[in-house]
Amino acid sequence: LPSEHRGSLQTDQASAGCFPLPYVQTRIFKIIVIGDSNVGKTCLTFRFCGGTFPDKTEATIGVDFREKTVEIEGERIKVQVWDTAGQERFRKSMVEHYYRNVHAVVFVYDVTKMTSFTNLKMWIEECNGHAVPPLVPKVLVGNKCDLKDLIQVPSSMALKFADAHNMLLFETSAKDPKESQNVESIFMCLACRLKAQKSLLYRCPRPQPADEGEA
Ligand SMILES: Nc1nc2c(ncn2[C@@H]2O[C@H](COP(=O)(O)OP(=O)(O)OP(=O)(O)O)[C@@H](O)[C@H]2O)c(=O)[nH]1
Repeated sequence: LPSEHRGSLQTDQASAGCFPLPYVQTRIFKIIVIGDSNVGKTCLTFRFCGGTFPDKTEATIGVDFREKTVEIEGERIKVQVWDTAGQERFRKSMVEHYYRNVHAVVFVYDVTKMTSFTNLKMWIEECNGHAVPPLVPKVLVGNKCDLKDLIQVPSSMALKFADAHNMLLFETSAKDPKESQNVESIFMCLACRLKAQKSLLYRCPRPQPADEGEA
């Protein structure tokens, strides 16, 4: 069985009276990935959830979900990554759903495109405008670091911005396989912080059918 299904199998067997197993429920952390179109949000989520860099990507329409089950200090946790659309025309009907019950936010810019960095202010405003609680952890990711000769956003500038907004900064590349550990760290760092917030409810933030219909 894929690891994602083990928790529910135990639950089903226990309720059917087959085995006196304890009720095991996997916590789900909803992490949304936000930023301009083309900065590499889809590629970063692919790298984290599937371990690969996709040969070809299309602009995300609405939202795509990817999941990965991780183990932190003996607890199995499902990290549910919401890969959101960067293009306004593909996101406008979905924005409310992105931010609803979100547990953590990843803001992404492209280190080779200054406008994607200056637009971060706008993305942060949108996030704040959706009443995301201040305690929801947020991180900043500068992607495409493999394109060394094309870098427009100096690390020092990004670090200053991250500090001013109380965020950790990760500079990485979804493309470079040598950076895959660094991509993993982005999501694992958030998952560890969320695990430490013991008050998080055991509930699934998957969209309701009505939500999906609006996509
Ligand atoms: N060189 C390089 N190219 C990358 C990297 N990450 C993504 N790309 C390329 O950037 C382009 C856009 O990547 P996507 O992941 O589709 O971008 P996105 O942010 O999801 O775009 P939207 O869905 O429109 O919001 C693709 O051609 C990718 O191959 C990276 O780390 N390095």
